[in-house]
Amino acid sequence: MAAFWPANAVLLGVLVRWPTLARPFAWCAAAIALVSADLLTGGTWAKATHLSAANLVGVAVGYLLFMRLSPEHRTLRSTQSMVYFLLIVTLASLAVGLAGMFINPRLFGGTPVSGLWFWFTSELVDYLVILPVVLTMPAWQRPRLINRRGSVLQGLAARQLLPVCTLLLGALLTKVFNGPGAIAYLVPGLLWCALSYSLFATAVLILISSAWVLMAVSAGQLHFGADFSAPYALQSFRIAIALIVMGPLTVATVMDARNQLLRQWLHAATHDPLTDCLNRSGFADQAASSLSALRGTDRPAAVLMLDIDHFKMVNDRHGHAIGDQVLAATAAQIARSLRSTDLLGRWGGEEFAILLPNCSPEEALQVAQRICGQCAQQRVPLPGTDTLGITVSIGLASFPTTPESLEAALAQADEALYRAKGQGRNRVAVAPPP
Ligand SMILES: Nc1nc2c(ncn2[C@@H]2O[C@H](COP(=O)(O)OP(=O)(O)OP(=O)(O)O)[C@@H](O)[C@H]2O)c(=O)[nH]1
Repeated sequence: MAAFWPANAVLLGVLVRWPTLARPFAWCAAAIALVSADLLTGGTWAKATHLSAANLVGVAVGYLLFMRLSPEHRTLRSTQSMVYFLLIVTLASLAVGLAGMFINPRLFGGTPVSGLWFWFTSELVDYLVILPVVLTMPAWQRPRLINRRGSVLQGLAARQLLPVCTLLLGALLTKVFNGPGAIAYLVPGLLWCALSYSLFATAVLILISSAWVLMAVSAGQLHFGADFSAPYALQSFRIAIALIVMGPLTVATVMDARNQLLRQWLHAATHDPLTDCLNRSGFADQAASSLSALRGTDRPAAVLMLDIDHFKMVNDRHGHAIGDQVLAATAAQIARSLRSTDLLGRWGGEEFAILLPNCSPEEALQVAQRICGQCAQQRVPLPGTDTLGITVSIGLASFPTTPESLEAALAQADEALYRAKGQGRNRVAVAPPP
């Protein structure tokens, strides 16, 4: 286990990730667990207490420093996070190294410098390879490995496996051509994984690769042409591992921050900021691709145009801020009546467009009437205790088979909406079949 001691890094990661656990009871439990582990593996009482105290010093330094960072940096979600991460794990490892400087001569008969260097390097590599896994671990979700076709790997394109295959090839080359440079054979695979997979997946692959190398060296299966019994050779090797994993880890962090930015940018480009439903171009694009996917199957579809009645009066009487609240509340109300496959977009002003793919004319009429009724029942709070009610008019164009053109379908629904307004509002008007 001396080759790889995950307890400190796991403990630090858990406390940083879930700070509510960092109560005195948890620290005492961790101390008891560390001492017990040392005693059970044959350590004396003096060794167990000194080693556990040193381990906890590192965890405490790391915890106090990590808690000074924002949650975004703590979970390595920003481009600069790796800089803070490296600084903190270096200082935490240094704290353990200083404890080692004190303990090594007293318990193991070594020199203070070798104690400092040995403990610092071991701790640094353990923190660097284990902590990112705990810090970036996604929130627990019920795994859905088996899909409808019963294949675990369906949807996983073969080319998505290429980065991990390259990593395996690197590991094979390291094993077969076990020379001084062989440790770097893992780097291309790890970098490709960092560019292709999530931050967490990359962190897991880095952990597996590093743990394999460290344990194989300890077991004498890998030697890289080096004499690891020479003074400081093993420590120098551990530092090399720590420095090598920094590269892919930094790339994965930057990629994660970049992907998050791209998602935010895409959302801003396709969504309306007031109602958070699709904007006009976002709706037009997604509705067109949804219809073209449906066209092959020739399933039914329906398009709705919805307009809030006398909305100008709402603005004139209550002001634009209340008008905005009505718009947002109406969009949320409509969204609650739709299925996840339906599309809702703000077409402009107080007008919304809806696409109901795979929906028969009868079902579409029911949906439109339900939306109309629910909007009429909704009350928007006004300052004070008053509330405000609105109604909507809806034009519905239904198609027993997928329509050829979205624009033509929307125009038909718009004509029907015009009739609904003319017939007195707060109603659904159905476009005549084409
Ligand atoms: N508060 C607010 N008002 C908006 C927004 N976009 C458009 N409007 C207002 O919506 C109103 C639309 O008015 P009209 O087109 O005359 O329609 P209407 O009063 O709803 O009447 P009918 O549609 O005939 O029932 C205008 O007063 C616009 O200023 C917005 O984002 N926020």
